[in-house]
Amino acid sequence: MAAGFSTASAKGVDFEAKITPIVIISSIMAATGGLMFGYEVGVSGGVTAMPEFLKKFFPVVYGRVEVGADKNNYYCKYDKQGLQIFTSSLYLAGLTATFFASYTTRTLGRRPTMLIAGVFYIIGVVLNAAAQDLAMLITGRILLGCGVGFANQAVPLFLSEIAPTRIRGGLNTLFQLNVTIGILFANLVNYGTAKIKGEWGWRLSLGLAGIPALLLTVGALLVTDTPNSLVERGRLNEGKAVLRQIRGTVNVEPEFDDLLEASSLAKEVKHPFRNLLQRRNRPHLLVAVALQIFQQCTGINAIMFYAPVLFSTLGFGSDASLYSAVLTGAVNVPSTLVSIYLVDKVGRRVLLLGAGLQMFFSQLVIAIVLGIKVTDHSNNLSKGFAVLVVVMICTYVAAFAWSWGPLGWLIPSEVFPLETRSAGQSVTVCVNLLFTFIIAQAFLLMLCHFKFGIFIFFSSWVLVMTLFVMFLLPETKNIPIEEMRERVWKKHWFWTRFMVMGDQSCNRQEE
Ligand SMILES: OC[C@H]1O[C@](O)(CO)[C@@H](O)[C@@H]1O
Repeated sequence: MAAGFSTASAKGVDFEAKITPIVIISSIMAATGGLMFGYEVGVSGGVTAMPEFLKKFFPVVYGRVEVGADKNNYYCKYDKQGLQIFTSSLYLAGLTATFFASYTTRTLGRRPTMLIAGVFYIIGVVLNAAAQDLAMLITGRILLGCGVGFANQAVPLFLSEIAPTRIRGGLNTLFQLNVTIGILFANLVNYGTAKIKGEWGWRLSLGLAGIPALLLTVGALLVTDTPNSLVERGRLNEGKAVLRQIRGTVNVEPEFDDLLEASSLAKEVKHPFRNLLQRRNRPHLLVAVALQIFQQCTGINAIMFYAPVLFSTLGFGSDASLYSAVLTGAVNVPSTLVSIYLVDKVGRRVLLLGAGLQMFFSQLVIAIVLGIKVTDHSNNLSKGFAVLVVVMICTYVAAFAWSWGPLGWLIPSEVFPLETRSAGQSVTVCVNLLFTFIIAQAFLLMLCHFKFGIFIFFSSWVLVMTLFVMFLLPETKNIPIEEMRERVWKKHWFWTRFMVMGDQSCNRQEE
């Protein structure tokens, strides 16, 4: 069975591609790499709000929150760097691991890299769920971080390469959809386990990460590698056979020729990271790095990591706080589906621009309400205003979920030429995790000092990134992945100046 017929024009030649079941199933399996990432993002906020967890690993914070040393300072009671290390160690490990992952995606392939990620995850989950002391807990988090580094490197590339051009955006967004499902799953688990007395609550929360870890591992065993990766590693016959299989047609010559051309350019590159900095490759690098910084500077993880903490800071009871976190998770998932549906129809830019406005205004409203109603030692947030804050947070999350969330991964995975794709993706993941880390590390401190102003801070960033999209982000909808240089970058009003002298093998001798 194969639905639809794609005729993406490349250099005037048509690529034939059906939407085959093998592409859909492989994409769904590979995208489970996002589940694990999302689960880890979602689980830490709830776990660090569990008294038994704090008592065992962070007794000082436990004293402050439960016993009440600073209980009355609404904005500062959770501020404790040690607690943030639990959240952020994963990201530090992940951003380091991604450089190794760049090597494995290039030399071993996308599929083995996903398998490596799965194995890291499984060991990390076991250590976390069985943790006896802080060292064991943090070691587990570091291994989970390595899993994130390897998975986030391999999965977006796998999805963008295996997809027929006309549904590439939608398929790639499956990764982010899984991230959001993972976050929601973790929030639901936390909601249930927070009611369990003793240590079993947090152990169960951390241990259930085993489910997504197993899914990714099994998924990675079952999928076939992408034709791009097979050709890149010199396995031409296999690459062509896989291309025929996934495109559901024997007529794959034009696309295969594109792959051969891209791979012969890629072969000349000896130092992929140095090559990234060459003039002709700078636009992709700059755009990919900017997108990651911007994605995190939307402030999304301030909400995702600390929603339970934030809601309890705002005076919601501990149960209501988890409830609110589940609510934001439940907005995140369906809104990502909107992106899957729209991204290949209206394009990347429309989604980013529209959502930018939506995020900007919702953050502004939150800042105003909190600024008026919540001061250091008094919390006059009436029910009506509390509901307004939650509704605005949901409005903001929805906008993020159909724009910066998925597109932050999609665009970098499709704009780099094959010669710099692995290295480019590695820098992408690294910058994403670095800024996730910085926000995770700084948020509680920022909340304590900026107070409601934190939302003004993030909304100013949203304004800057929306202007960036308006002027500097080219549209990549419906462009075959190995054709971006000719059809996107060379035609862009600003970036074209980097392409003129960068044609073909310019400077390649330098390598
Ligand atoms: O859905 C929100 C989540 O999406 C990400 O931006 C990843 O794409 C995470 O950093 C964030 O926690």
